[in-house]
Amino acid sequence: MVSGTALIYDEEMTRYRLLWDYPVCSIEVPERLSVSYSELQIQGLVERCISVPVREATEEEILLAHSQDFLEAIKTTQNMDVEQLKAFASQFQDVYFHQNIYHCAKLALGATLQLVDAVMTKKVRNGIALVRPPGHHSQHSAANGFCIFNNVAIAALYAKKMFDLKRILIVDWDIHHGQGTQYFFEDDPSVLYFSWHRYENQEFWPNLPESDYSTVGKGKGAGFNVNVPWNKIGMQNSDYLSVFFHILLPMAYEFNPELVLISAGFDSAINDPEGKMCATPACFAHLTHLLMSLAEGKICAVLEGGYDLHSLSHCICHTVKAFLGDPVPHLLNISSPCDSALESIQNVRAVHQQHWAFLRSLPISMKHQNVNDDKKLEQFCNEEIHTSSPNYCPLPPKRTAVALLGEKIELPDRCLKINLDSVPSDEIWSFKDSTVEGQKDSLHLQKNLCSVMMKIFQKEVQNGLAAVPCLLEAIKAVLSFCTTCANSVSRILVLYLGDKDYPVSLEDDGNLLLIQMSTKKLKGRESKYHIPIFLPKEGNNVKGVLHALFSLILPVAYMYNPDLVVTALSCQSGVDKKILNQLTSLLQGLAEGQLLCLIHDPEVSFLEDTICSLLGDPILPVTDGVLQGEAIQEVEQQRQRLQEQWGILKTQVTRTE
Ligand SMILES: COCC(O)(O)CCCCCNCCCN
Ligand SMILES: [Zn+2]
Repeated sequence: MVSGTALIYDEEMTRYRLLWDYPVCSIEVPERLSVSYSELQIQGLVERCISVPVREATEEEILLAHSQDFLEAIKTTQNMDVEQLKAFASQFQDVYFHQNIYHCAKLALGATLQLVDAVMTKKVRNGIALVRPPGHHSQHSAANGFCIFNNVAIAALYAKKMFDLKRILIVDWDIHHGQGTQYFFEDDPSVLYFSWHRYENQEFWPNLPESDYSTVGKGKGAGFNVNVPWNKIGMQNSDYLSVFFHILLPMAYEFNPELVLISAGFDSAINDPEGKMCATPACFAHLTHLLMSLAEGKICAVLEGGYDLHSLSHCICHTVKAFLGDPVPHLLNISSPCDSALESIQNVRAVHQQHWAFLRSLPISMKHQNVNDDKKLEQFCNEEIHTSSPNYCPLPPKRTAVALLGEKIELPDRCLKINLDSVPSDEIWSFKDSTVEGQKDSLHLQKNLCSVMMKIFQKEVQNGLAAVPCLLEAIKAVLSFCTTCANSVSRILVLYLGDKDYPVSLEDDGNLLLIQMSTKKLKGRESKYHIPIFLPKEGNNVKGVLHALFSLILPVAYMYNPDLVVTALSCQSGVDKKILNQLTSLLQGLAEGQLLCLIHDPEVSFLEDTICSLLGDPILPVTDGVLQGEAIQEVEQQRQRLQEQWGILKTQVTRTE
């Protein structure tokens, strides 16, 4: 099983800087790399990564994207004096040169390609290249916006050529539009380019009409260019997550990339002078985590922008920790996106409706800019930036406790096997109201469950799995255990996949959020904290689970922010096992990864797959046209009904007046 996170950095790339007075370029300083690298060291992350050396890119590699004339011109900067460098720079926009920048640009590109090689040849699972000069603004024959060679665009062209890839996803979360990258792939359906960027209705740099949501790609590439403009500053975690849930993730799963490249600019984080946004560094751990179940985990993050050294270095650490499979931190106060973000989300979904199955059957209308748009509000971030930079991050706990009912499977040594005789009797809790039939089973069940949960709450493991004779009884046992002895757990999310009516009278006090996916219409009353999701069966296959996951379950779960997640799955549910594994993986973004999987009459293969998901191993992609028409209608109606109570579900501006 492929593991390991590459960290590619060389201090040679700090050896160029701005040599004259040029204010717009003054923020692009060498310390961006050195401070970030030292923070990685302070947090003990450098030694946990696999260090891959940089190399110089070859001319042939540069010419994959750039013209010979452009390359020859850049070469001449090596022997220029400051006045000549300044004159040379004046032919381009917002970019400076230095005698050593050509060398560094070859190293930045070489580092990026080393990362692609390491991931594609399975030396590592994922990784990050800390490079400068960045790349996403540079074009066939033009440097632009601090960029010389387009590192990520060339990485995509290189990966297609060297590894014969047919589908590559580029996620550009830098706060500037990577117009350079967009130009390279505008008519290319094999590269899905996604970018969000500060736009302010074309008032923000690079002030291009083609950066708006209406640019969707050309010819065969139509639908494979996705621009999400931020028309106001001050965007927060909720805005970013909403775009992932309601636009990027469904598209990415439908596209099913073989490789994910991240143009990882962190000027989209809080306190950045360019972005002026409010998303916290911890948010980037979640953005990374949410992408890691694609392409069997093959992800290459390449640094683009990021100019507040404190914010930048913490964002990079959060990204690396997510790559390493560490528990991702709670995100607080997730709620409805702001109206401006909703407007952008609505418009992006509307223009892409004809290109993507998950959108095609939805009633989406464009929201044209109301001309008297209220003036830009200088939104300030009210929440303090929680960068508790611990001196040394303790290594995360052993991953998974497994309690089986006698199934004979080979457990990886990263698992903690729970069996009856190993559970000290004092750990056995007699549940007040447990009514599990048959004393033997109930005792066995209770012992297994509470020992797994004890391990989770004592932080001996991160998550756990228990095979159970009856899902509903097991859920009740878990809930009663938590109320009895886990007072640190105040909110439990239960995701129950099954047709039985859940018996418990659901007092809506918010301690329990029950989401039940079922193939029959449940008569149980729907309430804020009891969400039945009807998923029609086609043959014996249940469709629409992934759509429900992105447009309902994950958004509500993030807003609920549970302390523990419990999934209760049955193998007979008719849900594609690969989809259940995706669900198990993605839900680990909640509750700092404290997840308990209850499985009814498990098949061995499904047990093994679920354990792999819990251990954070790469999981297989979902390939069968994941998002189905009819099922989408049901989920869509449910989303409409719930969006008033769960604002993160909104995808359109709901004008009250
Ligand atoms: C890949 O480059 C990373 C980057 O996107 O952050 C570069 C931004 C260039 C910003 C150019 N001047 C902006 C003036 C308006 N304040
Ligand atoms: Zn940027």
